[in-house]
Amino acid sequence: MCVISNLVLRQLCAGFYSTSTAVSLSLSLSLAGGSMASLFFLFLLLLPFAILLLVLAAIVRPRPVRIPLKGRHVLVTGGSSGIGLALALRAAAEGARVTILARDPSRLQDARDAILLATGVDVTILAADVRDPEAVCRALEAADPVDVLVCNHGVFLPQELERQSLEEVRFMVEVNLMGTFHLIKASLPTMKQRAKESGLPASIAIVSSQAGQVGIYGYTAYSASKFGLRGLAEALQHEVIADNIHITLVFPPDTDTPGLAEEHKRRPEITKVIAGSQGGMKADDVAKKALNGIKSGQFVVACNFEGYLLHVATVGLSPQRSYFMAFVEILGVGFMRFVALCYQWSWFTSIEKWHAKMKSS
Ligand SMILES: NC(=O)C1=CN([C@@H]2O[C@H](COP(=O)(O)OP(=O)(O)OC[C@H]3O[C@@H](n4cnc5c(N)ncnc54)[C@H](OP(=O)(O)O)[C@@H]3O)[C@@H](O)[C@H]2O)C=CC1
Ligand SMILES: CCCCCCCCCCCCCCCC(=O)[C@@H](N)CO
Repeated sequence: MCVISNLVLRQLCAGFYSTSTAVSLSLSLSLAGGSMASLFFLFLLLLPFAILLLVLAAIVRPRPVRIPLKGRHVLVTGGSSGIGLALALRAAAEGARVTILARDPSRLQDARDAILLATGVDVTILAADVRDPEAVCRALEAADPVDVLVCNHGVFLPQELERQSLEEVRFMVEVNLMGTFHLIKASLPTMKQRAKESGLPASIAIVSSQAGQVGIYGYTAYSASKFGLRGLAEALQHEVIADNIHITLVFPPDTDTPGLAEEHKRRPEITKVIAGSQGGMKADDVAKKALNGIKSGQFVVACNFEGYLLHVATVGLSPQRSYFMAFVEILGVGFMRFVALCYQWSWFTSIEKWHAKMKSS
């Protein structure tokens, strides 16, 4: 699906260029009638795009980077289940030394056994609750210095704010947002030192959600906790770039995991309609996207076709290392605003219809 969406986007771009080329050709042929003249018109038409690409190649920051995984220490939080487990497994298969962190020791042990069976790699397990800063510090002190920190832990309890208890709101904000602060604060000093000593780039990856790019019915608290991660990531990238640390933000759609199975038991009807409209991704496909994004230092990792649309629609002032992606963003932003308004139209229509149905029954 991700490959297809990638292809579709490329096709769209290619289509755009071939159409503009064809238009320019026919125009110039009919106007000038000569091949030299038509070539000249074609040149004039493409010149602004070429200049834009050149300017972007000169100005995009941070500069492109490759982050090696082989032999390096990757710590994955929430590594005992779902996306985190798939990430840990892939990192181990790629030759990284892997540590997984979560609360429940028996689930951690099961994950360790599963990774050993699948890859022959024995991962280290750390039991800690990310809500507790001291416990996080203790756990990290017991582990080797980290080269790649993947903050993937997360909890999601969808419900309308009016019906949701403040305890649940606080729970999501404390695990998803504060937990990430605790982990980054605890690992930064040694990460910095290690990146300096080894001369190799380090990475902090944060798993947000598409609900961290757009607010959706039933996700007031969850979306708030995930939107917060974006501000954290953007500002932190400024602060740690000089230490050769690179931030990656992953925005998965619904993904088949034990967590999602639990969520389905309590998802409001409208949340199902909106969030479930794309169909779920496999945890391993999300992990693959995320790991590729980490290795190439991508600031934002979109996981499926809708993810790419969402990325362009919500790109804002995010850093971008690829001048080609920056080019696509510039050409796409206006049109994606229109697509976004179409989505909002359809979502508000569903909500309206649902209210009407509730009233009449
Ligand atoms: N699945 C989906 O549809 C989507 C998920 N995401 C995000 O991806 C991430 C992973 O989700 P998914 O794989 O589905 O989740 P799962 O519920 O399957 O796994 C969550 C993991 O996080 C750990 N965890 C939860 N709370 C804490 C805590 N307080 N301290 C330490 N570890 C904790 C869990 O272990 P334990 O309970 O033992 O602590 C478990 O290992 C989350 O951040 C989620 O928000 C984003 C978009 C979609
Ligand atoms: C401009 C174009 C817009 C394009 C498409 C938009 C589609 C948005 C759907 C958002 C779905 C959010 C799923 C969150 C899943 C999640 O995080 C959990 N399963 C955990 O709760």
